[in-house]
Amino acid sequence: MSFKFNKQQLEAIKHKDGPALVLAVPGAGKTTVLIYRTHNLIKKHNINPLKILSITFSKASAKDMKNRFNNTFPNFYNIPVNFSTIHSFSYTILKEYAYRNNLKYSLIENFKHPQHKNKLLRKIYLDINGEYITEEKLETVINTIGYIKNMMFTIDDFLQKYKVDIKNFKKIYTKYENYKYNNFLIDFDDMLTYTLNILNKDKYLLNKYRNKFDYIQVDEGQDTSKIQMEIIKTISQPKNNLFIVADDDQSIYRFRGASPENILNFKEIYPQANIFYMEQNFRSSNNIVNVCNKFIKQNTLRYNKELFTENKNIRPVKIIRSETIIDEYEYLIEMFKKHGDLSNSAILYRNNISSLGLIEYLDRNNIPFYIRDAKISFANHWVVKDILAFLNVAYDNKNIFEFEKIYYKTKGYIYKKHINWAKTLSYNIPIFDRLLQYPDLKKDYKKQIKELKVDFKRLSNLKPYAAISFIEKDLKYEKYLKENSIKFGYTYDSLKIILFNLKLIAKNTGSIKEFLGRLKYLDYITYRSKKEKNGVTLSTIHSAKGLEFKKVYIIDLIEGDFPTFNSIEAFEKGQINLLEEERRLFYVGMTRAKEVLDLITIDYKNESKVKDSRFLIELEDIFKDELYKKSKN
Ligand SMILES: Nc1ncnc2c1ncn2[C@@H]1O[C@H](COP(=O)(O)OP(=O)(O)OP(=O)(O)O)[C@@H](O)[C@H]1O
Repeated sequence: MSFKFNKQQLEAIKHKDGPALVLAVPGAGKTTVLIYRTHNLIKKHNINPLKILSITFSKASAKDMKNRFNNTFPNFYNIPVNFSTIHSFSYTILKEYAYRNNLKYSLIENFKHPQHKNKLLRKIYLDINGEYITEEKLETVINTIGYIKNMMFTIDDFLQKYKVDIKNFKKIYTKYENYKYNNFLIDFDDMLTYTLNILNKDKYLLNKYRNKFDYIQVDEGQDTSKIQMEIIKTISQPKNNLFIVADDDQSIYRFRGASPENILNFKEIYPQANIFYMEQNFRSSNNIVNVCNKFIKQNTLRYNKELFTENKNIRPVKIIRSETIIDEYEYLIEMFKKHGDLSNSAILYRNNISSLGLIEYLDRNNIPFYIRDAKISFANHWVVKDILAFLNVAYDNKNIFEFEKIYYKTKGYIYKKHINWAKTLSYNIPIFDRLLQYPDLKKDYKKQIKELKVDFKRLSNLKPYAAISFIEKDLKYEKYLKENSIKFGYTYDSLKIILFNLKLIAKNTGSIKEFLGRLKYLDYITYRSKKEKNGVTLSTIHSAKGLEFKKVYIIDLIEGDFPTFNSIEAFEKGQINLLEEERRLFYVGMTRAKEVLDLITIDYKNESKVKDSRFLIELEDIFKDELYKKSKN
């Protein structure tokens, strides 16, 4: 495959020595240019491939880029071209340093590690705050620590500038850092801080790695953080053969410390740098390019670029309004059944949770899929585990250990003392009968326990869907979630959606046994889907960065989800950064499409009426005639 490159692309590909920045729009061929330039350096300038280091954003993109290189230049298949992430590159240096100094660091990012980062932070949080940390708060803690390290802040500098909504954050941060330091443990962020320190103090390693690479290339430069950029700059000196491709409009990791300022200040850092602008999009139809160009211009914190294409109009961008989520799935399934083309199609979403019900529906309709970032284990979610505990008690009314998980999440005021007491009685007696024997029980209390006994008996006779609804409403589990979600750091909505998806799955099963089997199976196919080559791609937009598909369907486009409530709230208080990041994310999603782009919204989520994403409303305003609107109802 060979292209007719445009002038800007050719200049960038031919660039050999000295610093250069390619600032470009989506689909302008940034990655393509990187691949061809690598080839050019090797073929035309006889550069040893081992002397070229290409840094990509993630492992997946390193792999994608290697594949793209191999497919474009099959004759180079055996040539060791080095595509690496900044983390794995840093880790090599760190390991070498450790070896030379007889040190042994242990990486705590693998879930199997006995002191896995999450586990450690959970414990530290509990020790300091005397309460368990929720998943959402844990994510905030991890992101904030990452942000501090990536932006090269000290904890005090950081706290002077920003507010964190975590009790005793400074103590947690300090304890975590000290613990790791004293025990030779490192996380991903430490890989970067340690590496930069090593390069600053170990002249041998500094010179070794400076000599090892003559040419350094960076893809997705807009998402490199301050510390990553420092490492890259340090290694590329004094030759400064540094070639970076970037698009500030696609910067979507600022919350984790990505800082496109590095890129935007490139000329100040390297006054001799060549800057190449590439504004022609080769990927998408004219319809899609027009929509995307006008959409991104609403952001203010950006380099003004003009996205254009010479590609033809193919099909207007569509806005699809579905009433319920099931209508949304059915629309997608209808498209796939009618048009096939699965491996050229992608369903993209803002939040991973959107994939749950989708997987159920695609599988039921025999539509193969590939999940790019299959992180969620649905069956392991604590709400799902609660529901399973309710069912287990219904089926085995002597199982006090399961009841112990939920007694305070249902009706009837049962306390720990009752449970402890019941545990002292024979395990052959049903739990509720044991509870009824508690000394001096009041009449009302007895009545409640008797009622619970009847309810659990009733539960054991219900079909899966009715059983979950019964737990939710009659056994008051919904009330429990509603009253406690905020305390645990969740929105009620985010928990209700788990129940909603669970019911969606339950609806299609006839017995509890079948339902439980189905949950396990869905986890299994989620995991297995990584190997699926011919399926439709399911991905968060974050993970779809850099990819392209003939057909893209972006789903669940509702206000509060996309853009998020947080970003809307901040915007209403006059802070535009978060909302602008949401817009960039939306833009990254739309610009993945070559020919077909459907933006899909729903009227009801979790059985409640929801509003369309403001981005859709805005698009409708800008493109009154150009968009194709379809309402299913
Ligand atoms: N000169 C060209 N002529 C035709 N097609 C091209 C040309 N340059 C690149 N392309 C094609 O355009 C598409 C986009 O290229 P590429 O993925 O390299 O862009 P990108 O700038 O890295 O995109 P993004 O930043 O949006 O991920 C690819 O399908 C690529 O093969």
